[in-house]
Amino acid sequence: MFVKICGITNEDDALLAVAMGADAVGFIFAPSPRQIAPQQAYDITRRLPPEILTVGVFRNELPSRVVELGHKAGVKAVQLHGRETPDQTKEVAGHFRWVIKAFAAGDDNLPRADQYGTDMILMDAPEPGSGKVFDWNLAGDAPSQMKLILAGGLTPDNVAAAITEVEPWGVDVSSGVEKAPGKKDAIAVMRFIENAKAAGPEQYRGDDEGPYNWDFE
Ligand SMILES: O=C(O)c1ccccc1NCC(=O)[C@H](O)[C@H](O)COP(=O)(O)O
Repeated sequence: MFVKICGITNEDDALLAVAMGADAVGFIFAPSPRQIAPQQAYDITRRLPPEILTVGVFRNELPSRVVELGHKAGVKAVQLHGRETPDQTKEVAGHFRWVIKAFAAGDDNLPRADQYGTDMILMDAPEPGSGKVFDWNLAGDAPSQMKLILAGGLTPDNVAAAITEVEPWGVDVSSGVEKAPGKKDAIAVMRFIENAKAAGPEQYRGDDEGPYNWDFE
């Protein structure tokens, strides 16, 4: 089970997530209480081990800006969390090996998520970072061959149930492991990762390729 800890704003929290077994950490460059500047993110990404997938999160940003800021931050992947079109997403995917296209629950475009040129998609509540859970049945609209990352109101206490019900490839959390916006709670991060890894298979579900070395792919 792939686990991404999102909304990282400082090095201590990044190192904490890595030490607890996270596969990925996310940096939010969109307006948010968890927003971080690309240069600040670079100071963190350059100190993380190569096997960690570092993800820059953008929302309705021009592809050229996503590429520029993502490279400045030194992230290996970008997450497009707004109304980016298939063409815009494909343009970004020409510059990053890993691109995650996020869809809000109930988005009419979700059944066509395989037309965006990415292999990972993320399903979230309509308001990102809100800590709100959506109806997990809506995950059935996602194309089954894609790597689905489930987000939206996940916590250490509900992540195992979410994995059992939705059977995602990965899970993502931001506010559910915080003590305040932008500051992670060490115990919650530890419990979230432990519970997610215990609930999911050792290898990423439905995945013939994993585990990955994100540095070389
Ligand atoms: O988290 C934010 O504040 C945010 C703001 C703008 C765009 C994306 C944002 N978060 C992206 C994520 O991947 C979050 O982890 C995801 O929305 C889940 O958040 P939460 O429900 O708080 O776990």
